[in-house]
Amino acid sequence: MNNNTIAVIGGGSWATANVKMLADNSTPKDIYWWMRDEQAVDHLVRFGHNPNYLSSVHLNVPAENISTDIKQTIAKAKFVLLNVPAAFLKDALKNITPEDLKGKKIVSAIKGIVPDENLIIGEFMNQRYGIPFTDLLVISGPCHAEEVALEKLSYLTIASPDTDLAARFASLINTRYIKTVVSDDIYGTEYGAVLKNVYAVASGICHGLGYGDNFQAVLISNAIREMERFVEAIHPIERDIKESAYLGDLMVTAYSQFSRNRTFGNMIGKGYTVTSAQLEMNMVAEGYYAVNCLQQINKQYNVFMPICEAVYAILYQKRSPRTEMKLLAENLS
Ligand SMILES: NC(=O)c1ccc[n+]([C@@H]2O[C@H](COP(=O)([O-])OP(=O)(O)OC[C@H]3O[C@@H](n4cnc5c(N)ncnc54)[C@H](O)[C@@H]3O)[C@@H](O)[C@H]2O)c1
Ligand SMILES: O=P(O)(O)OC[C@H](O)CO
Repeated sequence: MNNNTIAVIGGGSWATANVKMLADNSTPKDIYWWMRDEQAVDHLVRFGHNPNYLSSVHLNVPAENISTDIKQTIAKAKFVLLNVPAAFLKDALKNITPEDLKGKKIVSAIKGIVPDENLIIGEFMNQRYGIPFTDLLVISGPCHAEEVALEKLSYLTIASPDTDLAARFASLINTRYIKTVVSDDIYGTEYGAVLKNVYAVASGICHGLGYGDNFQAVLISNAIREMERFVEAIHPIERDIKESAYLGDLMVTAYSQFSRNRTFGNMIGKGYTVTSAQLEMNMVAEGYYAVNCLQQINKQYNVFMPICEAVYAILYQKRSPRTEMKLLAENLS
């Protein structure tokens, strides 16, 4: 099998953006693409673009490489790039066995926690499928699929305990508009990405409630300190929380018009219920699922996390967004 063979798993905006980066990168490679939606596959094969996400992007993938058969798609590739929201990962992989993934390099582009298991993707793939940590990679950083579609200059962090492997994968997605940074902090990179989604929900709630830029800046300043406390408790290594994979990702998601999590939070702040906000979006706000998992995980660590707790109280305990944010504001500095 050619070493530069990649199976992209997922049919949403980020999977579509990842396919574009891989296809635009000049290193020869074979891209295989799995998505569950048969109509989307038919449309892609006929017209060369995803009808549901980033539909203006032409995707240069041979028709025979796009499939709804996940087992076959994975069998053909050395790298398996996971890109379905964490809440649906178990379902997407339900027919996949550890044998199917033996010897593969697993790249997670997911920024979420597997519900019920309360595991980040790397841990889940290690525990459920026996993937060694040295075969795990994470793609993260401040990067919205919508800006990839527009070829706006963006930076991605590729993290793996095997930094040579991370560099090798980075060489498959670098383009004129994508720069890459290599890191060995797989835990911090994954947890940082999960947490920033929750902070973006908080940012959206505050915006929906009418708080201004001054307060948002204080919220985000407190959010990065909360993130630092948590990742330090989970995986204490030397890291600079101001790097793009942590602070950069938090900022893009908390301030951007493209952010799913901020949009979701904004609706909650404006008075939508969780269900109605979710129905309104054709996209998934990972922060909604993640805050519930984080609440469970933090029982073990007892980190002071007032922002996560406020978001949890609003989304899962039906507390008033206005009251919770007022209480939170008293805890910020
Ligand atoms: N969109 C981005 O800019 C971006 C950037 C970096 C990372 N990510 C991460 O990529 C992952 C995928 O998110 P996305 O933004 O591509 O998603 P999206 O919101 O664009 O699309 C939703 C995806 O969820 C799938 N889905 C919805 N309901 C489902 C169900 N019941 N069962 C199975 N699948 C279902 C859809 O098919 C689609 O693939 C997330 O972890 C996200 O945090 C996204
Ligand atoms: O900003 P969101 O909520 O759409 O999340 C997308 C990415 O994680 C941004 O890097």
